[in-house]
Amino acid sequence: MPKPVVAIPADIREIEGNVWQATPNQYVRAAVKGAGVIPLLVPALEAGHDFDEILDRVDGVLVSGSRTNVHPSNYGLEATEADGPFDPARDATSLPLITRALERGIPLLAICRGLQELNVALGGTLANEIQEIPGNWDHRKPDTADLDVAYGIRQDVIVKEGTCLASVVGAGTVRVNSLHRQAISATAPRLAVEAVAEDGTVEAVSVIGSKAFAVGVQWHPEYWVGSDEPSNNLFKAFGEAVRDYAASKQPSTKRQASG
Ligand SMILES: N[C@@H](CCC(=O)NCCCC(=O)O)C(=O)O
Repeated sequence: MPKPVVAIPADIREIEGNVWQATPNQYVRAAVKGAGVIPLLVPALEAGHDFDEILDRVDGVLVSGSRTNVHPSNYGLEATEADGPFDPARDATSLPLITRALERGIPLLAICRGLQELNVALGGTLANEIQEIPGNWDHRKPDTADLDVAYGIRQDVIVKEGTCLASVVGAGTVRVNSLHRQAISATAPRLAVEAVAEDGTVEAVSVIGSKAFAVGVQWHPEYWVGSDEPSNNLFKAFGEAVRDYAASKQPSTKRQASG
């Protein structure tokens, strides 16, 4: 069976005075090393994508983090400057891609902004500047140029017993990193909360009744793939789900031949 392909929706970034389609290399590296798949960046377009044409060609969707925020108009709120920075092309690509992948039973792993997009795509809402909520921690990216420090593992989350995530990383306390100012406010009806921080922040979800692996995490497992066991286990489980999906698309004769 050919190596499966995973779609990664890109961001619009301005680099050296030009506009780029971009995603941080850590997601590509984790897809290759952690999930054993071929990553395929999907350009962020405000219009023009045929999402079934894209999804016909892939076996999974990996939705990355980004410092930009989902535009509040996607969850019924007016936007203020404080809600930015925005990336409307990413929103217009990622949100429908998530929705259609779930409808088609294509495995999905959503990380940080990706979890927030998963929640919005299924009808949930987001809260902004959550560190300003009394009793909340500061979940924001540490102010440092050293990425190993910025993505340093520094926070406990509690994974609930009997969840999809618990079957992958184990139930109970898991130490993770944290680089976000937003979080789930109203959880979408089709999402099950699978992990929370000790301040109550939703840290992981799964899609209730999904046809395939469909998990979102607020932290960044991609960064420590290769050295952190929960990160490795999460990407390994995603890779296995992607391979199962890819195999299910093979004609039965091919499936029998490959055993
Ligand atoms: N913008 C959202 C999502 C945060 C996120 O995905 N962070 C990863 C990128 C970190 C960075 O490069 O700044 C939020 O803030 O909640």
